[in-house]
Amino acid sequence: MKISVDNLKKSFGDRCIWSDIDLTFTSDEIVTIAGKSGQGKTTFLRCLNGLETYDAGTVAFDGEVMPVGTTDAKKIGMVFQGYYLFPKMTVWENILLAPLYHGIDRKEAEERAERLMKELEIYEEKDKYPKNLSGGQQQRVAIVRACMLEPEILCFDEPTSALDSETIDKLAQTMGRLKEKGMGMIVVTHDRAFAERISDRILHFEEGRLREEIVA
Ligand SMILES: Nc1ncnc2c1ncn2[C@@H]1O[C@H](COP(=O)(O)OP(=O)(O)OP(=O)(O)O)[C@@H](O)[C@H]1O
Repeated sequence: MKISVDNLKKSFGDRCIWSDIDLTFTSDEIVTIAGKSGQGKTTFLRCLNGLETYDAGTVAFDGEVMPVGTTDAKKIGMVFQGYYLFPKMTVWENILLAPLYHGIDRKEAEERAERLMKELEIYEEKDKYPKNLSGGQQQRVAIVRACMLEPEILCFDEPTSALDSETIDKLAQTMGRLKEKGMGMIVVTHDRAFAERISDRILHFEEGRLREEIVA
């Protein structure tokens, strides 16, 4: 799977956030995006996921140009910085909501949920409510939930910001396993050490442009 971004431009009102963004992402790599606060990194992920409109340019999934503000949940997914778990649903209900909504057979969805939750060591928490989980556990639930539709590329917004170093280590291992299974990732992060550890490529937003650095 390939995401091609061509000449993308985004403004809020009169203010141009970034422009002339040209690049591709593939499902066999982990790409991190760095850059100072307010450079438009989150906005960029939201544009790729159909959650935000843009002013010019195109986003294509495997050559198919996506209408602005739309997405394909089988191709791309997102783990949000605040996780956004539904507070009145158990972990299990949070995880099954999207696949059932998308018409996946319940038995198949439950099997997939169990497998992913065991892999991320969160299965024992399945009947708890999000507020009774630690930050790292909530994040793993959010990752499982985002993986349930098996997107080919998963985006993460600041995944390490609320985690201690041991949990960051586990997250890096999880990402490595997801990559081995053929999932690509686009990761916005301020954490340079984490970026260097997980990335095939590092991109920087700087003054409205996105430039690339090659990881040795
Ligand atoms: N809905 C919106 N309406 C108006 N301005 C917005 C909106 N969303 C974001 N912005 C502005 O766009 C700019 C980029 O925001 P964004 O959150 O994408 O940056 P970021 O690089 O992810 O920042 P951070 O690292 O602090 O999370 C900021 O100046 C922000 O205030």
